[in-house]
Amino acid sequence: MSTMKVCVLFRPLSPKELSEFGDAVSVQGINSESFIVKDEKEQEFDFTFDRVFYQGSEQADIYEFLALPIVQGALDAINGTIITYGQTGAGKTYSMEGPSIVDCKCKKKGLLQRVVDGLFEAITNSEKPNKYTIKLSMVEIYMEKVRDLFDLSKDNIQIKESKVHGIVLNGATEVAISNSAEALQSLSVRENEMMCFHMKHFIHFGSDMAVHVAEWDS
Ligand SMILES: Nc1ncnc2c1ncn2[C@@H]1O[C@H](COP(=O)(O)OP(=O)(O)OP(=O)(O)O)[C@@H](O)[C@H]1O
Repeated sequence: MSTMKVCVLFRPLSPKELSEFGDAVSVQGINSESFIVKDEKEQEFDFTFDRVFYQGSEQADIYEFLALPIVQGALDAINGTIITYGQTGAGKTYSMEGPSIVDCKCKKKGLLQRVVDGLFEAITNSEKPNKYTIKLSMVEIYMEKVRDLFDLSKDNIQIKESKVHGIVLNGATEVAISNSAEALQSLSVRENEMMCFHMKHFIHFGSDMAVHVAEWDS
């Protein structure tokens, strides 16, 4: 089985897009893995992914398919990463955070909140909850340098590969967190320190149960 899953999400068209291109957007779903796009010359292109999330898909379904296996793997010290990728306005922030990191209605919660909740829930339900600690790092890759958003004096963190821990952010601040609310509050405050406006996002689970949340400019 592949260790990587690639999914695509169609977000709803904005009112502006609907009025400008509504009729010209031609996507025909085949099934939950494939769809056809027709261009302006009526030429058809078909695409296949591990899963296609069509317009109206629930954030919960995306979490369950994409992120839950990674959360469960993290308890067995399996590294995992979730990346959103797309052009500006594609829906990366919404997919990761929903309308807001904190203070967000349950149904619209993004992957970030669900992953943090999922980790704490999985630990609580595990046989030895005391053997785990969750640490949070948050960095931004800006102008090809990695900045530590918990300690802005660290503005050139080196990315290293260790045999034991895999990819590590050498010297990045790690903050121990004890519950979801604390983690999300911390993430939402640190987000204000970011310098770039156009970002892609990833969440990385290290084998030491660190959750690294990083963003970089496109
Ligand atoms: N699944 C969705 N359901 C409803 N609205 C969505 C969805 N995804 C995105 N949107 C809306 O589309 C707009 C653009 O989304 P978003 O800000 O997440 O894009 P982005 O890829 O992060 O853009 P940028 O790279 O410019 O930061 C926002 O108004 C957001 O609320």
